[in-house]
Amino acid sequence: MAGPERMPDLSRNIVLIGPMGSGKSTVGAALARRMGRPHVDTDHFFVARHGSIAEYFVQRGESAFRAEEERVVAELLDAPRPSVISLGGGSVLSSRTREALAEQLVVMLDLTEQQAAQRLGDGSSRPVLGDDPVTAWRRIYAEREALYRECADVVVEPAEGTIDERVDTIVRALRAVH
Ligand SMILES: Nc1ncnc2c1ncn2[C@@H]1O[C@H](COP(=O)(O)OP(=O)(O)O)[C@@H](O)[C@H]1O
Ligand SMILES: O=C(O)C1=C[C@@H](OP(=O)(O)O)[C@@H](O)[C@H](O)C1
Ligand SMILES: [Mg+2]
Repeated sequence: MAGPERMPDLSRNIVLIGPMGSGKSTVGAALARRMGRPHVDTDHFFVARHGSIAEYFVQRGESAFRAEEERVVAELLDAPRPSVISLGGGSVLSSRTREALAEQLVVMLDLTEQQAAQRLGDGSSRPVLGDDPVTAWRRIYAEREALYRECADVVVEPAEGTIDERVDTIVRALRAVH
């Protein structure tokens, strides 16, 4: 009979990065529950502080969003106890954030373009996707893929399956690096 699931013994935050729709927010929440850690979603924190991201883009523009995103991420990476932290997909554009990620245990979640097309809907909550979400997603993926890989200690390849199965895969991958 299988014993209780052995959790990776980690004193650092586990930080999820990757393209829009890869499950950073949803899978991150489930991973945190599984590991008995707090879950922090930097976008949720941004919204609590500033209101909707789409509205912020309209009022202030993308570069103001990126500057504030960088501040929020720095604040939250300094979590008081080891947490699961889901970043927004564009966080890795910041060199300051990439430097901070070098101190963290970073997991890149990947997905296929077909999965993105199913998951992003009309893209209206993600202003960088504009009015042709799949084409924009493909271009943004190509622009950022190398940054995600450079920051990641673990890359979780695209796969079909439930959110819980994604959590299983991450826990296994973390055990392999620890
Ligand atoms: N493994 C999965 N299987 C099915 N749906 C998923 C899976 N991972 C994420 N989703 C769904 O895809 C959508 C986008 O996920 P989300 O966690 O917001 O991604 P991200 O934060 O990386 O942009 C959500 O509706 C979520 O429920
Ligand atoms: O990739 C991006 O530039 C963005 C991704 C979004 O987060 P998710 O990756 O959680 O969708 C959110 O931060 C914002 O809409 C911009
Ligand atoms: Mg998210």
